[in-house]
Amino acid sequence: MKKRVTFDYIQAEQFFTERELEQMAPQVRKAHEMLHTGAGPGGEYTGWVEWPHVYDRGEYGRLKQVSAKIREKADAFVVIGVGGSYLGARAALEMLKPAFYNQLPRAQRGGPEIYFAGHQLSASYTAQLLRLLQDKEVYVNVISKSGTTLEPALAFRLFRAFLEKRYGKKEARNRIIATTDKARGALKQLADEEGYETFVVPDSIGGRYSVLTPVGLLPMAVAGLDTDQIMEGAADAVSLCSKSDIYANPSYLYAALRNLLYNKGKTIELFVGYEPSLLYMAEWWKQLFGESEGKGGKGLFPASLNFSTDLHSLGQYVQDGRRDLFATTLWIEGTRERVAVPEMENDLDGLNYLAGVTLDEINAKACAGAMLAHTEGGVPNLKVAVPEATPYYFGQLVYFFEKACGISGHLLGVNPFDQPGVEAYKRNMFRLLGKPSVT
Ligand SMILES: O=P(O)(O)OC[C@H]1O[C@](O)(CO)[C@@H](O)[C@@H]1O
Repeated sequence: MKKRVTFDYIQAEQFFTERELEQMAPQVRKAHEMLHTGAGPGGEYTGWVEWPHVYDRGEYGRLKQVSAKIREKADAFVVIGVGGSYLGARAALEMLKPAFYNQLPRAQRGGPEIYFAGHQLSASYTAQLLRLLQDKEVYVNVISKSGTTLEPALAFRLFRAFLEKRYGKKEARNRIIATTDKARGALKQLADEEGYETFVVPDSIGGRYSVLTPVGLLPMAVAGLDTDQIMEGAADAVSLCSKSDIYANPSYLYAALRNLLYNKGKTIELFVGYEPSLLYMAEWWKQLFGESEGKGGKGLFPASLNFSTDLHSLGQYVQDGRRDLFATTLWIEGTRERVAVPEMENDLDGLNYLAGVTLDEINAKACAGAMLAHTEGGVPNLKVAVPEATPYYFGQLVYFFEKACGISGHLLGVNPFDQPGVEAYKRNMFRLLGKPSVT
């Protein structure tokens, strides 16, 4: 039987009273009303709330056909996008595919190598990726909701030129898939003129909430992930996170607690994972919460740590530095790999006491030890857990955090669905670049 994402706050209880938490309940109910009726700020961008039930099955079927073709024909698949237009897919791939996926033999992978581009402006990265692709069969998915973001637009220009030079204009068109707005933007116009296969980013879903749309689903399907399971997990999380009562809805309880802790001066939230495969889940989570909440001089600062690695770098700060932190650990109950410590004849490293114990068991003790130490050091610890890293639980997790974020933003009193602050650097950059018509 399928289990559920669980949330516990046992190691944060000493930092607030039950009464204080209860007092959050009416605000959460109000936030729930605002989110579900669309009456709150940004209500026009709440299409993701029911999305796992209402997504376009016809488009989804086409997406699976396109991905099957790419899996068969491509050696390399390049996903071009930035922010919400790449982080969700990358989080899924890192969490769910083998750690050394691109290095595996083709037969074992069953599909193309996958690369990301257009998420930065690095000449070295871009040039080296283009060289790497020189002798491979390449397909490109360019993803941009607005269709005008500089980083992916520049990368697409370069990769399009690469494909056109390599295959000619006509064949290049068959190898480009554009995921963008259904009607607006430069990318949509280009896609229509060139006749690219296109998928739609729905109007009512902002970039950072778009992982369960074709934005995330096409790259995931090309990587061979079971997207049916991802959508099923998300749909089950819609029910799990549907009640307005904080005690009956784990994502609302999480949202309430992070606001309660924030109001007590714990203004930095550390997302902690104990698997390197969660590094991009953390990046996705940071954009989701950072872009949703950091506005109007308010908002928790979302940071991330990868333990036990970072226990040996930032662990000192967490234990002993400024006490404005709390941690939210994402814990995966079990991995499919069983790695046991071998017994050695001459126990010179003194580790025979661990002989037969698995790395998973040791990692769990590192987690328990760190959570206890940090709690004692004044850092409240929240914990989100899933039974295993599977597509189904990825779908649940994504929706759990999205719902918590929407509610949390309303609790904070901001519009959780806009990002006006991002424009400031763009204006400066465009002015410095001499873009026509920048004021
Ligand atoms: O999909 P687009 O429109 O290229 O945007 C990419 C990212 O850039 C931002 O718009 C910020 O500039 C994010 O909100 C978004 O996820």
